[in-house]
Amino acid sequence: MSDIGERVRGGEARDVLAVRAVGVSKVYGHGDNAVRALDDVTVGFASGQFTAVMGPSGSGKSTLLHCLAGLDRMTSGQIWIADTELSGLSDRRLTLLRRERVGFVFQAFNLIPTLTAAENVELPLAIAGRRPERAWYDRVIDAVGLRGRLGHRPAQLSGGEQQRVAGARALVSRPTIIFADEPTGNLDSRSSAEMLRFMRRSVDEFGQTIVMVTHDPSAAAFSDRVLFLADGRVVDEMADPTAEKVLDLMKRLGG
Ligand SMILES: Nc1ncnc2c1ncn2[C@@H]1O[C@H](COP(=O)(O)OP(=O)(O)OP(=O)(O)O)[C@@H](O)[C@H]1O
Repeated sequence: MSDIGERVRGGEARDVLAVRAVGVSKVYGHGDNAVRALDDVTVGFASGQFTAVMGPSGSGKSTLLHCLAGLDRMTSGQIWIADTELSGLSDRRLTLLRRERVGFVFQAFNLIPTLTAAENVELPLAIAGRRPERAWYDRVIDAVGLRGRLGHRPAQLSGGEQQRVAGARALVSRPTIIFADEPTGNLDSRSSAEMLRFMRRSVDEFGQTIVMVTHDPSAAAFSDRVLFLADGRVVDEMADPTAEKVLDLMKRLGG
């Protein structure tokens, strides 16, 4: 078992890990058509850390993110978000947990076109019957650099601005963890850099925990740690990545 396996399984892990997965497998389909998208994955995500998940197409990155976030059910294993274990939850409890604890940023920005930027940011809280805490809301809006755009609808915003609205929407409810699935995949390099700086800042200044799937070594370089997946398994990890080191490891892993 790896060090991380021991740490994740150990009791003290609960205090430092925002989210942990132990022995998680996910099989799609049955019989001859079965695909083992995740194969006995044990991994932990420390509070206040920014993790990038990389690996070749089909290696299981999105499946891992969806299982960790409670968007998809694992076939076997256990996942904890803070101290709540997901596999035992009903669909309703899982939905509530996601609403309370998890933020999402997707490649397609997933904003509501008829709502303003401000209304989009406040929507998850409104659904949960909560109001934004004003001082925190102001800090998030300033961090994301959208103060002058709050009354605009998504169609009146650039792709980069729309994604930062999505980032603010994820952050404003102070979730235990934010999952970002290729958040810069639809952005030009300047907007990507702005989004990544915003994510970095939310980790450094607000202590946010973020897990981001990316194919881009220069995006991964904004993280604290990179996990490498292949064939549904975690095959390597790197602390304090640079784009060059990530690219080197990708070449060595044959990704
Ligand atoms: N709903 C599904 N039904 C059947 N097979 C699926 C489903 N979703 C994913 N898979 C399969 O599971 C494996 C892992 O897919 P996943 O999307 O997690 O990979 P990925 O690393 O995110 O890939 P990409 O980089 O191309 O997005 C692949 O073989 C994929 O075809």
